[in-house]
Amino acid sequence: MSLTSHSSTFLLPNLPTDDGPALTYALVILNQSIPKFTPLLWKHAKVHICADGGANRVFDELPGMFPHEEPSEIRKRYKPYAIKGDMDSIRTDVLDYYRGLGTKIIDESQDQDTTDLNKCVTYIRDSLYPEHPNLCILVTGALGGRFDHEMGNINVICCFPSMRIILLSDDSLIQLLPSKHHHKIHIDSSVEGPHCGLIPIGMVAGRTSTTGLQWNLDNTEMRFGGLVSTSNIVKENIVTVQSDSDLLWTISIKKD
Ligand SMILES: Nc1ncnc2c1ncn2[C@@H]1O[C@H](COP(=O)(O)OP(=O)(O)OP(=O)(O)O)[C@@H](O)[C@H]1O
Ligand SMILES: Cc1ncc(C[n+]2csc(CCO)c2C)c(N)n1
Repeated sequence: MSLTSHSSTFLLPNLPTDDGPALTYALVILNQSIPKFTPLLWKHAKVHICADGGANRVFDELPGMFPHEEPSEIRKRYKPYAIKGDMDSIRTDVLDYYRGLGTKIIDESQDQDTTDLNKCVTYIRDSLYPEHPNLCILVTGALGGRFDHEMGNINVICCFPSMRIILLSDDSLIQLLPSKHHHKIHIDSSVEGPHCGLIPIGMVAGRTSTTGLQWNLDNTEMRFGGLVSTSNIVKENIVTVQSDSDLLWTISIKKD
């Protein structure tokens, strides 16, 4: 069984250079309050995509993060490469503004069966980075807010189990740990933890084993309606997880 490593170094000011094969980051901004560390993610990402109304958030909220600079300068510096979605939430003034700056506008209003996040992930995978094994998609504004949207966002990471996709809010991150790998999660306690969880999704997880947690699992069954590992605590710098089912890994993000 192959071992996959994970780390949240994208939350650090500088990406490490000696940390195994470098990941290529793509940033997707959803239509929710932009987390405070968004400028950092933007710096680390090679491409920046807004999901429909996510463009309103970049336009409205990013200038406020740089109170001593001109809003127009900030808006030009933080120009999305593309805006994709069903375009029912982006404001006309925002659409016109970014179109004028040269942002690609991809209107998929005909598709009312997949979410804007799904459309953005498909675009990044198929049109921007086909067959890129070291791609990692960071998604801001994915958690908190409307529960149907949150579940839709979690469903997207389950729709693309072979892709690295990380859902972020100011408070926590979520990613999928596919069962076909064993997982080694490097914890950077300066930016994340100690609260964490391992959550089965969609089915019973028959056997899961972990190390590095306060309440480790030892070939333990988890299911909704029974045991689900929430309010767990990271105890070591490395957490390992192996399971016969795909699991969600979540860890708290520290406020500085
Ligand atoms: N309150 C929220 N909580 C979590 N994610 C959200 C929230 N609002 C929007 N999103 C995410 O941002 C994406 C773009 O938001 P937008 O408001 O443009 O969606 P939408 O398709 O118009 O949604 P709806 O028509 O259901 O209101 C959504 O697909 C969703 O992934
Ligand atoms: C069974 C079912 N439930 C809900 C929707 C609605 N829906 C799901 S994704 C989406 C696009 C949002 O931008 C919309 C409108 C559907 N099509 N099918």
